[in-house]
Amino acid sequence: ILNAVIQTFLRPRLKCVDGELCLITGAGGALGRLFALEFAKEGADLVLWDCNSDANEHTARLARELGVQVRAYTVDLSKRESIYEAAEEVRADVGCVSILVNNAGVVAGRRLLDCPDELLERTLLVNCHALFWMTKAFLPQMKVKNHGHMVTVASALGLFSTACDYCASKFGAVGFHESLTHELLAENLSGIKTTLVCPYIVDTGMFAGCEIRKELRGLIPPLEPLYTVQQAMKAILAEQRMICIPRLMYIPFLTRALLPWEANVATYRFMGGDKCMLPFIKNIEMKNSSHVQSPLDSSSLSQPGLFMDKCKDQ
Ligand SMILES: NC(=O)C1=CN([C@@H]2O[C@H](COP(=O)(O)OP(=O)(O)OC[C@H]3O[C@@H](n4cnc5c(N)ncnc54)[C@H](OP(=O)(O)O)[C@@H]3O)[C@@H](O)[C@H]2O)C=CC1
Ligand SMILES: CC1=C(/C=C/C(C)=C/C=C/C(C)=C/C=O)C(C)(C)CCC1
Repeated sequence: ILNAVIQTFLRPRLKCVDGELCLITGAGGALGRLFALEFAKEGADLVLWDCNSDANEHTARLARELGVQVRAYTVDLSKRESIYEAAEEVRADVGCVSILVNNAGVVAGRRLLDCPDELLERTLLVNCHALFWMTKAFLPQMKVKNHGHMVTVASALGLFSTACDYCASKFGAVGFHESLTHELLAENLSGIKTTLVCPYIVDTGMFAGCEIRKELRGLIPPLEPLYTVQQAMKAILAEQRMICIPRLMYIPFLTRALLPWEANVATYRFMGGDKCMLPFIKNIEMKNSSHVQSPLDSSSLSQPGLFMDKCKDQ
């Protein structure tokens, strides 16, 4: 405890990542691109993974302008084999990755019973399962040198929850990060660091519409993407184990554990945390409503709620 208190007041020493090989997943997305550019500014060579080839290539071009070596790979993180194959390619092309930023993430953004099974499954595969396969693919090389850094971009919603498919996957990511950290410590692999990043809403569009009670929005506004990544970078370079962005998010994390369930529910209701996803879901529904589906096309079979409604209609 004393150590933690002292560290809070000391200016942390930031490590140098010049010449390290850093792999970032979801590098075509908002935060992934910013992570890539921040690591490039620090002199790290980059391996960029995303399922969106164009967006990933765009990030690669921007990073190359900063003078580092960059390779972009199109990978579907929801498929274990795709991860293992791409990892083999990376090893053959550029060698050992020493910093892994597991940043890619998805959200279905539907009410549970309206959500196609495939979308729910994808949330868990990309946000949680992929962390296992990425670790199995890249940790062995780090272990050989007892040198590396595993970064997990989870979420504040991995520490406390609201009604959303995404929370379970991010709780899984937090649990995975913690157990990996314990495993490394138990094996005395102190040269391999881990950092857990838990941001609140970031203004990237991923959660467009998600909002808390109007009167409190000024107190906890959505985060700027660049600020979020810069704070996360500081934590990574300081080899900090965990960061909540903003720091205010440590409070619901702690109260979730300390207060009775009903007290948490009352607080969430008061702050608008209980229904924060509803306008976001409405946004998605509006976007999808233009997409007309035939009553019994194959994808509707995996949506029990919808399927039952359609049976009733017929
Ligand atoms: N935005 C927010 O409010 C917050 C985000 N986070 C987390 O931060 C991380 C980055 O979020 P953000 O930058 O906002 O999101 P973006 O949607 O902008 O970026 C995510 C990237 O991951 C890619 N991706 C999605 N699925 C796969 C897949 N199966 N295989 C490979 N790549 C995939 C996306 O491609 P495509 O665009 O084609 O789907 C996209 O390029 C995520 O883990 C998210 O959960 C945490 C807290 C808050
Ligand atoms: C639930 C809840 C809150 C709202 C949290 C929200 C709205 C989080 C959104 C996070 C996102 C979108 C993360 C993405 O990864 C408050 C008001 C802090 C109070 C405590 C309970």
